[in-house]
Formats: sequence, C-alpha cells, structure tokens
Amino acid sequence: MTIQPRPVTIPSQQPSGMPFQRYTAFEPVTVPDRTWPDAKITRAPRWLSTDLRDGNQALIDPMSPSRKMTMFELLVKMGYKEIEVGFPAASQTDFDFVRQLIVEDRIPDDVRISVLTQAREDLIERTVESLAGAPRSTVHLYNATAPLFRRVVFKVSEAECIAIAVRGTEWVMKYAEQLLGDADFGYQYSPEIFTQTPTDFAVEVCERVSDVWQPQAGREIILNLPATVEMSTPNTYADQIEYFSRALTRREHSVISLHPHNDRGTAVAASELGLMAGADRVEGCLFGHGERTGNVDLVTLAMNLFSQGIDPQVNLSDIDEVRRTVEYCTQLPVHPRHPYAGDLVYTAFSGSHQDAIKKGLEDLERIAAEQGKPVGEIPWEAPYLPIDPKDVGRTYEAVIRVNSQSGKGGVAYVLKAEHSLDLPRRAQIEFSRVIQQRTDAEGGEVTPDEIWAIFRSEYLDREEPYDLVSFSSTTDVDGDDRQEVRLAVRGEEQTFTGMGNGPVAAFVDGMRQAGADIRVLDYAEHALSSGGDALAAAYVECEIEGEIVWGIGIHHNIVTASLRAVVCAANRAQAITIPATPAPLIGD
Ligand SMILES: CC(=O)SCCNC(=O)CCNC(=O)[C@H](O)C(C)(C)COP(=O)(O)OP(=O)(O)OC[C@H]1O[C@@H](n2cnc3c(N)ncnc32)[C@H](O)[C@@H]1OP(=O)(O)O
Ligand SMILES: CC(C)C(=O)C(=O)O
Repeated sequence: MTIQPRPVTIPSQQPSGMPFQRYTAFEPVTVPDRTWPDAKITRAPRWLSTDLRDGNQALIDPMSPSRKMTMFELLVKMGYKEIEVGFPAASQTDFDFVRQLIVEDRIPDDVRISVLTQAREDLIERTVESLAGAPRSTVHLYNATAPLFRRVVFKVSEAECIAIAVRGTEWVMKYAEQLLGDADFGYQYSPEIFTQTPTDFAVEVCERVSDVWQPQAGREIILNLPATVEMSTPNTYADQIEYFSRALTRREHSVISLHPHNDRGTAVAASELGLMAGADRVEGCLFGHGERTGNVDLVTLAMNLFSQGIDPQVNLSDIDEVRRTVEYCTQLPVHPRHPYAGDLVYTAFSGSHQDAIKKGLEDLERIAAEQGKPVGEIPWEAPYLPIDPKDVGRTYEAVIRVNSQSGKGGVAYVLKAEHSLDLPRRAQIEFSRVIQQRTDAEGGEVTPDEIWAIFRSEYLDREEPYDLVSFSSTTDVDGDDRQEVRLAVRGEEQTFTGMGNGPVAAFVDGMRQAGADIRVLDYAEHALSSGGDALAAAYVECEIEGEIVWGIGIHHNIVTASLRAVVCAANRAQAITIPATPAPLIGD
C-alpha cells in the first residue's frame, strides 16, 4: 500500500505587541581563546551561604533572632564553613544577632562568619565593632562599579568610584586593627553589579583594593564578582570570569568568588560555567532565596555535583528536614517542583514514565541481588530518576502516584510496593481499567489506600453469588485430585465434588458439571511474605460465558488462595454477564 504524503500546515507566529524595542541586548565579552568550554568540574567549590544576609534582606518579614539562630544551626549542621550572618550596621537586630553568636560561643571552630557593609566609615566602624571577640571573621565590603550606578546612584567618575573602594578597604583595616586585635580576620570585596561593569574596570578596582589589603601567602583576599542582576546568558558570565581571572595579578592569593542572582532563571548554569571558567567559590542561598528571583540555589548546585559522582561537601541526606527548616525560617514555601527537594520531583503520574520507573527499579533489585548487595550500594541508573530518592531521605512510596494519566505500570507498582502483590501482566491491564473508570468518573488522584480499597472490593471481598466455605481434597495414586467443596450460593450452602489433575482443575470440573462453564486460561501464584504464617496470592485468568476475567485469591494456604481466585473470577463474571439465578450445582 502506498501512503500519499499529506500537506502539513505550519502555524505562523504573530508579533506579540509587547514593547520589546525598549530593551537592549547585552554586550558579550570577547574572549576568543576562552578555555572554560572544555573544563570539567571535578570537585566542590568553597561555599558561602548568604541566607542570613542576602536571603534575609529580601524577606517580606525578615527572620526573628530565634529563626536566624535556627537557620545558622541548620547551615552549620549541613556543613557550611563560610556563613554570611548579616549586615550588622543595618539594624540593632542584625548587630545583636552577630553579638549573640560570638558571646554565646555558637560558632564552631571550623566555621568562619562574615558580615556585609557599605563603604561608609560610620557603617564600617559599627560593622567591625559587631565582630569583637569573634574567633574567625570576614568583613565584606561592596560598592557599585557599573556605569549606570556610577551615573545615577553615586554620581561619581571611575576614579572616584575606585577611591570609594580603596577608602572603604582602608577603614575596614583601620577598625579591624583597633577593635579586633590579633583575631583571625579576613577581607572580601565585591564590585557590585560586576556583570554590568566593563571587565577591565572591575579588574582595575579589584587591583587597587588588593594594593591596600596586600594579599599574600596566608592572607588571601576574596574578590566576589556578583551578577547582582542577571542580565545575560551564562556563557557571558563565564567569559567575564575567565577574562577577570586571567587579567588579575596576585591570582594565587586571590579567591575568585561567584555571587549569581537568578533574574533570567539561569543562576545555576551561570555558577557552573563560572566554576569551569576558574572561580573558586560560590555564594548563594538554600532553595534560591534572596533578592527578587533569588540568589543561586545552593541546594541545586550541591545536588548537581552529587548526581555527577562528586562529593558536594554539604550534607543533604535529609533534604525534607532542610526544606522544612528553611520554610520555617523564611516563611516562604519551596515549590513542589523545586529541583531535588520539591514534593513532586521524584513522582511520576504518567503511564509511560511509571512503566519505565517500575522496570528500572526491578532491574536495580535484580542487579543488587546478583551482586549480593542492597540497592543503596550499587551504582544508580533508573529511567526518569536522576538520583535515588533514598539518597536524600525520600522513600519510593511517592515515586509513583496514580491519576487519569497513569497506566497499568503505575497501578501495578503501587500494589507491589504497598502490598507485595505481583499481578500478571494481563491482570494489571484489567485492574488498571477498573482504576481508569474511577479516575475518568471523578478525576483527581487515586491514593494507594483508595487503590487498595478498590482492589479489595473488586477481587477480594466479593462473596456473591459464590462464597467458598470449606473444601477437602484427596489425590489418588494416578495423581488425580478429588475435591469435596462446600460453597455458599447466594447464602445457601451446597456441596459438590470434582475431579482433575490438580486442585484448581478439580474445582473447575465440579463447577462445570454444575453448569458454570469456566475455562482456566492462565494461572500464577507467589508468596506475599515469608515465615510460618506466610500469605500467598493466586491469580487465575478464566473464560466464563465468553468473557475473559481474572480472579485473585489470598490465603495462608495456596490451594485455598487458588480456589478463592476461581470463585472470585466466577463472581466477577456473574457481575458482568451471568444472570441472577445461578446454574444448579451438584448437591442442589
Ligand atoms: C546588592 C546588595 O544586596 S547590597 C546589600 C544591600 N543590603 C542592604 O542595603 C540592607 C541593609 N541596609 C540598610 O539597612 C541601610 O541601607 C543602611 C542602614 C545600611 C544605610 O541606611 P541609610 O544611611 O539610610 O542609607 P540608604 O539605605 O538610603 O543608602 C543610600 C546611600 O548610601 C550610599 N551607598 C549605597 N551603597 C553604598 C556603598 N556600597 N558604599 C558607599 N555608599 C553607598 C548611596 O549612594 C546613598 O547615599 P546618599 O544618601 O548620599 O545618596
Ligand atoms: C553585596 C553584593 C555581593 C550583593 O549582594 C550583590 O551584588 O548581589
């Protein structure tokens, strides 16, 4: 047969009518011999959490002292070693929190706190004052270097802008000398809106700041290069970082730090490319809190490393506890689809995803069993699941959830995961149609409890018209079975006898002699649990009055389970086709 090609109409796009002409494309930096595209990230960078500063300053309701302490303790517990704890000159609350950390000796020996200040003498003095007695601390000074800010906010030339940074650094050193004595004291400088500052000028300002601080062995300077507002594609940020890193003198004593924001939604990518371009350190917030669309998300960055086989150097093995604590501190919810941490990110509703995940998990179990190891100790590879949810403290329970988009694999997965029932493929198809009727009729999700209730009423709880009361079987020397069965038919007990080459065949024979025409097409059984009182499940596929129906029985005794399965099939067929008056049985 030849199929004639048919024309395809391609929809034409319409002008949006939006005033896009008001905006100017960003100027890419030219680094023709850039090396970062070939670089690989092979280890975690130094992290700084700015949840208590950039994250806090952007909250509708900034954290109370007790919420701040909860956040600080979480960050310490997770393993962050550099924590920006506030802007002490902003308010008495910020100042007092820094004092509380120091006075109450809350800062572990391997943790360094840092605080932010503008380049204004009074603010610097107050900022340094807050650090008195701190075992290890860093002052972080910033001033805006971007042309727009120089023109509109500060009204300064390039030289005056450099002078603000230089003077600010000198004040920091002066007050540190006066107020902090011999304490371990570090310095960080940020040319604000680095990404909108001509890179040569950013290098120039940082060089002049370094001239004052004099970085050398054992006396690093942190040069933090913020994408204060993210305005370009991540490759442009990477070019700027590589350019800066190559142009900087005293590079070996300078820590190049990234501080990306997420205005274009690409802060994670920008950080990763920035690291490839040579940066040593990343500043961000858990779950991407922070100004406007947020700072770069430290959780996603860490988990991206983890999923590539790199130790992230922070512990997210109970990601839900981290999420709950951050939600409590910030009073903002984490989105259900947030990478790695959202409620729904390890859940599949759609049939083909569920089918692939179910097969993938079964394959992992098979490989683990072959190697004699638990699944948690073998390399992870599963369709649609980039990491093992158990590695972040989730279970497999929510991996598959059922709604109108789900297929047999999902329903079968729930029955197996929750009740150890391993339905034969065609029984899966039949039962998923039953579930589909429910989702088509009522919409929404069908929870595992509802699935189990529907399964019970469809297969296990049917006692009409037939209910198995008791049976006894004998096997003759030829191996033939004889079944004496007591059956309630619409509440009235009857007895019949059947013969066959096994208990099921003998039972079916009895029913056939009585006029119930049952043909067994397929049979499967398995144990549900191990031990003395183990349960077994039996599945029979029957043809009854022209209908194909499955029956399922569960019992401690596998023969009882099998006969229950046949009775179940007969009851289900009755419900579908067999008239209200049952055929007479032997014993009637
Ligand atoms: C990108 C960032 O996230 S940077 C950090 C931003 N965080 C914060 O601002 C939170 C904490 N800040 C505050 O609470 C207040 O701004 C304070 C207490 C520090 C200062 O308050 P105020 O003295 O009232 O000043 P205000 O907030 O209006 O600051 C603007 C003034 O500071 C100047 N300024 C702003 N940044 C800087 C800087 N980095 N260095 C020097 N001066 C600066 C401005 O040019 C402006 O000066 P002008 O009044 O002479 O025009
Ligand atoms: C102070 C700087 C680092 C900052 O927060 C920003 O530019 O976003």
